[in-house]
Amino acid sequence: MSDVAPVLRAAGLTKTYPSGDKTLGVLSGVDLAVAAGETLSIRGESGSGKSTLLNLLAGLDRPDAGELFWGADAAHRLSLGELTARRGRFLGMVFQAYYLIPEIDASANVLMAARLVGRVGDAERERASTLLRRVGLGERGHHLPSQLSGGERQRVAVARALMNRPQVILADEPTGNLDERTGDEVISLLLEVCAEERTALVLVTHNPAHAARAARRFALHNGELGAVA
Ligand SMILES: Nc1ncnc2c1ncn2[C@@H]1O[C@H](COP(=O)(O)OP(=O)(O)OP(=O)(O)O)[C@@H](O)[C@H]1O
Repeated sequence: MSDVAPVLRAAGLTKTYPSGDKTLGVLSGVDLAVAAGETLSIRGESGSGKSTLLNLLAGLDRPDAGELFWGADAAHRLSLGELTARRGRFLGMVFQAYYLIPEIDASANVLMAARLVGRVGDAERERASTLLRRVGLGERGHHLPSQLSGGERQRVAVARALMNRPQVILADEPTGNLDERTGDEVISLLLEVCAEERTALVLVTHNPAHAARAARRFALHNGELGAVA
């Protein structure tokens, strides 16, 4: 971590789920601070709580206890409605399953991020086409997701995640549906564009080689997040 104030900070995040008449402890006091433009990876066995942690950081779910700061904002004090209103500008997300809207083309999918937070004008259209060119899909903006390969769909999702110039991108197994070479290319692209845009990246991955490419590396084990070499 640098001296710069973190763009994303979590302290003591704790999460349990009800499991029959018992309680399943998933996260037991996770601390994390991400600086502007920093890249960070999180590994962990299946079921260790990686997606749970990412969902808490994204404000998609609530911790049982702990604090979450989006920049200087105490996100843990915001309602789910307020979190939704702010999320679209503060962070971008990339998921294993792409989650593109099938009925609209690649360009409209990227622009959807802007549409959700405000009006779409020339500046937004220009940004979307610049991003599509940047991810290597300058000629594919009018193609529907079904007309794109998995790797191309994930590139659209990367462009969409960056559309509103977020402070942070949270990526949950972004290569999980891709073959090895395509996955490597998507990770390279993600790292490059985040560096260019000075967007921090939190990458959850099973892939040790991908995890190793982040500047700081962590693993979740027994509900705790620890630094790894
Ligand atoms: N809504 C829920 N209700 C009850 N249990 C849940 C819920 N969501 C997740 N869990 C449980 O919490 C634990 C952590 O799940 P999570 O999806 O965060 O793990 P993960 O590390 O992302 O796993 P994977 O690598 O397989 O995606 C698992 O045991 C899971 O079954």
